[in-house]
Amino acid sequence: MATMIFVDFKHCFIFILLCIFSLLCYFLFFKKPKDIRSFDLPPSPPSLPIIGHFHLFLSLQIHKSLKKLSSKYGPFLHLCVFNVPMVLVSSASIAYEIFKAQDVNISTRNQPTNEGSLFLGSSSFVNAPYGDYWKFMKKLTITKLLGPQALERSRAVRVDEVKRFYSNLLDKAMKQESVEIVEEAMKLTNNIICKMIMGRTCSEENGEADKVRGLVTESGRLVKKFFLAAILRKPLRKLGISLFKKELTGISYKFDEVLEKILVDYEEKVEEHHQGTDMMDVLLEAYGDENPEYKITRNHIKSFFVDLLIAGTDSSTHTIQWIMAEIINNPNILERLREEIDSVVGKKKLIQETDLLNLPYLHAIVKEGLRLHPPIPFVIREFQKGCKVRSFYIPEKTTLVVNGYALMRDPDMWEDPEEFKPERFLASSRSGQDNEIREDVLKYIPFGSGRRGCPGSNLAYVSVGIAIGVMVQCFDWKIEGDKVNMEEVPGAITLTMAHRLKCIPVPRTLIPFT
Ligand code: HEM
Repeated sequence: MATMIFVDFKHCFIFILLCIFSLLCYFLFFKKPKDIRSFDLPPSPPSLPIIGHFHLFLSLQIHKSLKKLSSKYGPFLHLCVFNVPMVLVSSASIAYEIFKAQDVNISTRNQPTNEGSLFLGSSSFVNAPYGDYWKFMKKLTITKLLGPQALERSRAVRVDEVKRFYSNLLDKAMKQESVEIVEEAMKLTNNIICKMIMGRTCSEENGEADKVRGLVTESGRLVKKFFLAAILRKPLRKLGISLFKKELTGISYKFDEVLEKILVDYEEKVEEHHQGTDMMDVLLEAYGDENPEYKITRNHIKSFFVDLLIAGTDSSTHTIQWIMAEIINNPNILERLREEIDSVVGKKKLIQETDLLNLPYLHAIVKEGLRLHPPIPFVIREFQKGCKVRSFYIPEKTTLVVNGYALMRDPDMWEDPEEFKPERFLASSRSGQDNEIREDVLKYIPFGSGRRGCPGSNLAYVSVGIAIGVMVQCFDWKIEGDKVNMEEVPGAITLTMAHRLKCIPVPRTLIPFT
């Protein structure tokens, strides 16, 4: 009798545990948010039990598979990953409506964060919710660092780096060595950003520069995997799982080591170079201020530098590589660009940043490169409040995914969308379309849009434009085989070339150094 009671009790206990577990699963994965059940949501493609549309995000080239999905089911879709609601936008007109009417509502990313980490942590600017901290830093970023006037003030800082870029290429050319474009481009963009934010480049002598570039590359690789983490963040958060925690903490620790040293060095020599103009000066002043507009911490400063190093370096570097590959594969474009540079700049002086304004074809090439190969193909945000878009209701906390890749290759918006045709961005080919409807603006979104759009777009146009300008003005480029292989890295969320572009520079004009 006693044994029977014991067995029943055991079964009962297991039964209760099962019930609790099932309930937990139901609330985590199946229960739809209240809003979703009673409103007209955008159309939804067929889904699978339990996982919903999760399988659609497992493709090796998510930007392409989501583009295909939109071609089949429409440009405005409602998806569910487990029980996490999401809308996928693949048309310029819907993106325009959302950014126009809901800009503040979608100005938070709500990406997964790793508490205390400098990289994608709670002090990050890129990850910060739309609020006082973000507004304070955005104002500083535009007025002191990345806005048009700030860029004009820091122009001299970039001149030396462009010369150094040319001299490194020339050195390789003289030795008839091949160049990995990504490597040289990374040195240029990284040095420019370091100098602009910290007043100096990282030292090549003591390995500091290599360390920072290595960390940026490592972080870039991690960011590539981040899309899934962003999509799955809510169920994972409920289960207490933090993806990539170990990697994030490791990278953050290494960044902290380098940046803390740079900060301390800077503070020690502050009297020497203090002019109050450098971004570092401005941030240290805000940090030490007893009565600041917003009280920032030391972690905010370091985290902000990590954000800028990662957001600014990797994307510009890969853009330079894609564009060079397109130029090498299209000799007519190379010739036309060269003619433009020779006629505006000449062959005796190195192209300067100030020449860029007079080189519309070069600018069109950069724009076209970003259209076909946007390094960040998605804009990911979150609707903070429920709202109506067209005749549909979007519940609060719905993730917004705008597929920029699809928008920028939309055959309804672009002629020959798969072709590399810089002419499309020249004013002369746009005549007759000047009264373009405003929503057309959002058919081109390599830098995102709205108040959370990229604040570095002006700097990116300058760095990419000048790098391409130098390479085309000063060298011919020999590659192995006839054409550069343009395959994309599979499984990556940022668009990068699967095979690094390696080529030998042959000096075309020898520009004297001044
Ligand atoms: C070719 C180069 C670049 C591309 C394609 C690019 C693209 C983007 C995109 C798509 C976003 C997200 C925008 C959105 O959510 O609407 C972004 C955000 C951001 N980018 Fe860039 N970017 C580039 C260069 C830079 C540079 C040079 C910097 C600064 C040094 C920079 C700093 C940032 C920052 C700080 C954010 C976050 C802004 C915020 O959350 O308010 N980017 N970028």
